[in-house]
Amino acid sequence: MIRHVVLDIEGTTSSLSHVRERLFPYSRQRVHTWLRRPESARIVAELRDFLSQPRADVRRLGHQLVRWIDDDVKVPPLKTLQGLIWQEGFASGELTSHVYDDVPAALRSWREQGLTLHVYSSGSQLAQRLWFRHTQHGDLRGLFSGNFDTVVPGAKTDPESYFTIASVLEAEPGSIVFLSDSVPELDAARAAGWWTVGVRRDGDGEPFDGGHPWIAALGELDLTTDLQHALDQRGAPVPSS
Ligand SMILES: CSCCC(=O)C(=O)COP(=O)(O)O
Ligand SMILES: [Mg+2]
Repeated sequence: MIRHVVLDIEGTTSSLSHVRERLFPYSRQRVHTWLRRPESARIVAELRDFLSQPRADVRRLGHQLVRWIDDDVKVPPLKTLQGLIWQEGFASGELTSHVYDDVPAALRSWREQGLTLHVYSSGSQLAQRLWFRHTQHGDLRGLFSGNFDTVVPGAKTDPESYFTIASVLEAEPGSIVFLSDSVPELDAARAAGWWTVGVRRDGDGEPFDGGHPWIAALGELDLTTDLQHALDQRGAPVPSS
């Protein structure tokens, strides 16, 4: 029986293009200045460590960050820095978030059924909280019981991350369902014994398969009946270890 829902953000609860066309450029324009701020010292150290370049100068690190933003590479120090940069954008009103219209009702209904909701996104936990605070549907943070990112528990494509989340939730892997637009992420969750549902929003390209059931909006998912039935047809998930 499913007791926990874990949700991706970009491409799942929220518009992929809003993230890529508004948030990413906002951080891209500001990374060079931000790296020179005193509060970025720890991120600079993490970047040098990540790149195994202990003496890399800040200008070079800035160029690397811009390349990662352009290629949408989910590197933890970049994601941490983006969260700090976006914090200013949300505070000034220059940035807003986006949550699809079907999402608040679906989340509320799952909560009313007694399920717990968590976010697992490559955006930092700070970025996630800002995101759900500033939606066009109001502040949705109260619907979630917690947040996970690429720092804790780690990469979304690593099954180990999903084992870690299950242990933090003190839940059986088979009691958790993960919703994401990314097949490698869904594969990793399934390898850890979770249920998986792919989300493919209109305009985000052709649906994939990868052996996962797919939906176009969260309202399509009835976690008490439909999903359980659809997933039962697929067979029970098999933990990889
Ligand atoms: C609102 S969090 C910022 C989005 C972001 O930086 C990102 O990389 C989204 O990745 P996701 O794992 O949610 O697809
Ligand atoms: Mg995503």
